[in-house]
Amino acid sequence: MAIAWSEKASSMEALSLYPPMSPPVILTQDELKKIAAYKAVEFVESGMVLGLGTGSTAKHAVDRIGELLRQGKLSNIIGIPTSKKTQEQALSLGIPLSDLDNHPNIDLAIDGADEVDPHLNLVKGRGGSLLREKMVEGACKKFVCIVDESKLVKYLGGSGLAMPVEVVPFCWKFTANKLQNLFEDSGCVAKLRNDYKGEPFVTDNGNYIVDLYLKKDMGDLQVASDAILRIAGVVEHGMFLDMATTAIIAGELGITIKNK
Ligand SMILES: O=C(CO)[C@H](O)[C@H](O)COP(=O)(O)O
Repeated sequence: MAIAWSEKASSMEALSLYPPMSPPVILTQDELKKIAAYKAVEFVESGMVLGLGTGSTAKHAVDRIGELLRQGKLSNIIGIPTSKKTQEQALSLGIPLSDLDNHPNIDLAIDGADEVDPHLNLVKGRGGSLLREKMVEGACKKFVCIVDESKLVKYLGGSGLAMPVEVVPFCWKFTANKLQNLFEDSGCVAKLRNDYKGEPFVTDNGNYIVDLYLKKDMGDLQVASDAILRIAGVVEHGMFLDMATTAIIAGELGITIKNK
């Protein structure tokens, strides 16, 4: 995806390019992700316990936090990673880490999303880390969601892409069928997610992911969420309802910050 911005600039400079000036320039989706991520890191203060998200957008935020620590512009940060991958990244950057057992109250989490609806409800987990993300982001005072504008949808599932559900491997087909039947009226197709070798994708928690593809909205999201969680075999789903306190959206006209 390419987006016109006012002039070619580094991502940090681009933060100050609103309102746009001419001539327009094209920023890539990854540059937009970086802009949203850097903007979110402006909310980070020394001494904070931080939830560290997972995915290509959150990666930029973690890199930036590492950079500011190295430069001495931030100190006494404790990071709570939402995946093994983010844990590795944070360790390589020298970010001190802990976990929810030792730090059950988190000041701020910064993470990407696959879909953001007008009420800041999210779909997450296309990267496969939805369970740890939901645990960490559920323990935060503030959860800043960072996206490029391609992630905005009218309703959850509206992108036509996957709505992930983490399930136990035991008889996953049984669980997948239950999920598909639950959303039959929305034209739901449930598929097991495979890795690049064609083997079932295994989450950090040793589970599988069943991706739901929907043709229509799911109706009342809270009702849908409760119904999914009542299926034995389901561990967690990727709908993050009423969890994000802020969304930072980088797009064609600059940055939009939406608060709950
Ligand atoms: O939920 C996630 C991982 O489980 C990611 O935040 C989500 O998939 C967005 O990823 P990206 O920033 O790479 O577009």
